[in-house]
Order: sequence, then structure tokens, then C-alpha cells
Amino acid sequence: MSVHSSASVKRITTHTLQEMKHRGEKISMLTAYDYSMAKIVDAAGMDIILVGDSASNVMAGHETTLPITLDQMIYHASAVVRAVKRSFIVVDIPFGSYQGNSSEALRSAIRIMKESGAHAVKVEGGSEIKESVVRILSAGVPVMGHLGLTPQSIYKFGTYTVRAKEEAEANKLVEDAKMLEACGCFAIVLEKIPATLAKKVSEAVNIPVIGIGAGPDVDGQVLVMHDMLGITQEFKPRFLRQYADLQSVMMTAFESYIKDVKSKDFPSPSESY
Ligand SMILES: Nc1nc(=O)c2c([nH]1)NC[C@@H]1CN(c3ccc(C(=O)N[C@@H](CCC(=O)O)C(=O)O)cc3)CN21
Ligand SMILES: CC(C)C(=O)C(=O)O
Ligand SMILES: [Mg+2]
Repeated sequence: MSVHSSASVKRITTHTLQEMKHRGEKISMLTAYDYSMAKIVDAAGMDIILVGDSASNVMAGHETTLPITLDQMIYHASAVVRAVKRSFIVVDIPFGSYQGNSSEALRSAIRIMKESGAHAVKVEGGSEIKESVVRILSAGVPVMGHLGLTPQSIYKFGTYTVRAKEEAEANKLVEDAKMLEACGCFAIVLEKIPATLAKKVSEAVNIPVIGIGAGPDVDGQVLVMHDMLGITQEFKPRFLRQYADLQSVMMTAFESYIKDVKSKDFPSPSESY
């Protein structure tokens, strides 16, 4: 039986991820928003698939993650769930569906779990959202935290610059990470903070810490799929490593197709009935 047949595939769980941290095996995490792409990411052996609210940018063309709705996140998440056999699937709870109201936070988390079949949710922030985190965890839903650059509060900061360079902000971040661990979160994402601070956080908590622009001394790395594939055009922050130039591959394919249609080369007799 092939390792990719459903019967023999061993699912990644929160427990697997915890063990990986303790073994020192780095955790791989990538976003996916649809069935076809998630199927490839899962088959490649990704540990965690994040149905990120970056879908707002990458899928819908919005400037920020704020406009995407809970219904839209559930639509993306259900498509990903249908494709995946092994990866652990985490879904961002979108802006406005959990902040400042723990009952709504619980309702949103339960809708995601029930309607998409995903395995966990992710929320941005520390002490400000503690009640929501506790409430979601009380229902048995695994929660991933997200500290540092938190794009859902971009208008509070005004820029996407590196976070927690000042000592006060760095101290709060460490305290928030400890708080999230104490509440029972199974992992934390750290976005765009100094590598030294990320290392300190990873050592201060026992749960896996996944970085994006947080240096090498964390327990895993996450990137946005379309950025690392070179489909995204303008977005080239320092933390991004581009693993392919799909933009030019796709452009060539589209141009060839147009040419073949115009020249009547396509379809040929063998492509016709
Ligand atoms: N395509 C995409 N990739 C992402 O990584 C991503 C999204 N969208 N949307 C949601 C958040 C927003 N994120 C961001 C956004 C901007 C920077 C950033 O570094 N921007 C500028 C620098 C801005 C500044 O220094 O003021 C850059 O260098 O591109 C990083 C992460 C990460 N997430
Ligand atoms: C960048 C990652 C961590 C994320 O939250 C997203 O893709 O929405
Ligand atoms: Mg996000």
C-alpha cells in the first residue's frame, strides 16, 4: 500500500508537532486556499497547512486582510480539507470575528471547525484577546497564537515594519507568548520580529514557535504560497525566499495558448472529435 493512500497515512496532530519541537525537527508550514493547490502541498509532505486570511490579499486582491469574512474563510478551508490527507490544517479566524467578544470568538471557531472540518484555528494578539483564546480552548478547539506583526491590526500601527525592536514591546511579546502557552495554545506564529527575540521566545515556551521573518532559531517556518512560488508580483520582503518563478512559467503558457488559438494551430485534428 502506498504511503499516500488514505488508509496508511499518519496524520499530523498537535501531539506530533509538540514532539517535533522536542526532537529539534523543524516544522514546515505553508498557506493554501483551495483544493488543487492543497493537494500538492499535502503530497509534498508539508507538516502544517495554514488557510491564512492572506487569502484576502492573494485570492481576492484586497490591500489588507481586514475585508475577508468568516464565510469566505470557511469556503477556502473546506476546499483545503477535502484535498488533504496528512497535513495539520489551521484556519485564521478573520478580523471582526473574535476580538473583544469571547462568545463571538467561540461561535466563529466552532463554525470553522464544524463547517470546514479543519483541525485548529489561529488568532492574532496577546493579552487583548486572552478571554477569546480561553473560551475557544474551553470548547476543545486547538488554538495557534500569532504575535509580532499582526496584519489584522495594521491600521493601529500604520506600517508593516519590523515589530518589537523596543524593549517594552519585546517584553510584552515574551509575556504574551507565555500567557498563550499557559492558556493552552498548541503553537505560536511570530511574524517579522528580531531573530534574537524570536530565539528567546522559542526557548521561553515549550510549545512550537513558527516564524515568518523571525530568523532561524524558532521551531518552524511559514510562508505564503503565492509569494514563495513567485506568483505574487510586488511583495518582496527580506524574509521571503522565492522557490520558483511561476509567474513567468504561467505567462509563457498563457502567451503560447493565445498564439496557438490566434494562429488556428490549436486545436489540431487529434485534439478534435
Ligand atoms: N502575499 C502576502 N504575503 C504575506 O506574507 C502576507 C500577506 N500577503 N497578507 C497578510 C500578511 C501581511 N504580511 C506582511 C506584509 C508586509 C510585510 C513587509 O515587510 N512589507 C514591506 C516592508 C514595509 C515596511 O518596512 O514599512 C516589504 O518589504 O515588502 C511583511 C508581511 C504577511 N502576510
Ligand atoms: C503569514 C501567515 C502567518 C498568515 O497569517 C496568513 O497567511 O494569513
Ligand atoms: Mg493571517
